Amino acid sequence: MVVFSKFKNRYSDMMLKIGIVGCGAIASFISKMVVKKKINAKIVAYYDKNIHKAEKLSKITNAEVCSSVDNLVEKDIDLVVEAASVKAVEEIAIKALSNNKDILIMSVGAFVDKELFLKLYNLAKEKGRKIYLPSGAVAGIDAIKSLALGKIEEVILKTTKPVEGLKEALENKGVDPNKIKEPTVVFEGDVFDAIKQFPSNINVSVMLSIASEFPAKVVIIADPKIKTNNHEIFVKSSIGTLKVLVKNVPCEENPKTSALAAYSAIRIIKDISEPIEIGT
Ligand SMILES: NC(=O)C1=CN([C@@H]2O[C@H](COP(=O)(O)OP(=O)(O)OC[C@H]3O[C@@H](n4cnc5c(N)ncnc54)[C@H](O)[C@@H]3O)[C@@H](O)[C@H]2O)C=CC1
Ligand SMILES: O=C([O-])CC(=O)C(=O)O
Repeated sequence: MVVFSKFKNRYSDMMLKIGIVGCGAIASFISKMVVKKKINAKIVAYYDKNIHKAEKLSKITNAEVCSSVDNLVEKDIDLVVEAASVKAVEEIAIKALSNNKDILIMSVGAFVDKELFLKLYNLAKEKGRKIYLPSGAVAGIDAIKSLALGKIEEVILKTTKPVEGLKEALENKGVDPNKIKEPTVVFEGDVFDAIKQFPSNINVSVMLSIASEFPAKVVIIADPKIKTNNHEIFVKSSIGTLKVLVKNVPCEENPKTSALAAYSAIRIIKDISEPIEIGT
């Protein structure tokens, strides 16, 4: 709504300084939105274990390329964005929070480890910093958080992705993706095994479990015919039931990742720097 966006812009005067760790598909989306001035933020620094990826984004935003996570968290930054991998979360988050930075975590799958969750929770509390977990590639997190205030009885996630997006994880499981000629269930189990076997594909299952405070049942289907990453969510609770389906366009740079995931990070960054919060 034009009138409303004008109203909001009058108040959005806080320029958020960002450092990004992991310069792949999501970082690339964020960088382009910053350059287009769609969000009131400035990217100050990048770090990627592959320096060429950081250099590529630095050409777009002129941000500094750092030599390590330590180097990045020492910069004048308000928010560190983790867009690297589940394995990388612990180091990045601890260093960011210890250096008094807020952190936005994309690889939410790391929080399947309860000890890590508590460690970061306590560190953020001690330092007076925030950990932001975007809804990522799914919808309905707002309502699910509210449903969790009642009694949750069941949480199910059915994810269907093109075979291409699941290729790496399938190969790691010893499954030949080229042999999949029709929709095939490639995983059925709990959230803990799901993220272990598909660490770059099913962060959303951990997000759902955190939001609902209930371990999700997960089904993953590889479909050679579809073009979108589909996530169907079912939550049953004493407050009501919820069914949500999203059909996401995958990122060109990384077909495992849905564009919605990147936009959800961008949306959080935008919300942080504005005085009004919309939704739950
Ligand atoms: N929460 C959600 O809904 C979603 C989460 N994700 C997760 O977000 C993360 C980023 O996604 P994309 O940008 O699509 O990945 P990507 O694979 O396109 O880029 C990741 C980048 O991080 C770098 N990297 C990996 N480990 C690193 C480390 N330890 N230190 C520094 N750099 C490191 C890689 O070199 C690569 O350039 C992934 O973990 C992905 O699984 C992706 C989609 C949805
Ligand atoms: O982007 C998606 O559709 C979901 C995804 O990769 C993840 O949750 O890790």
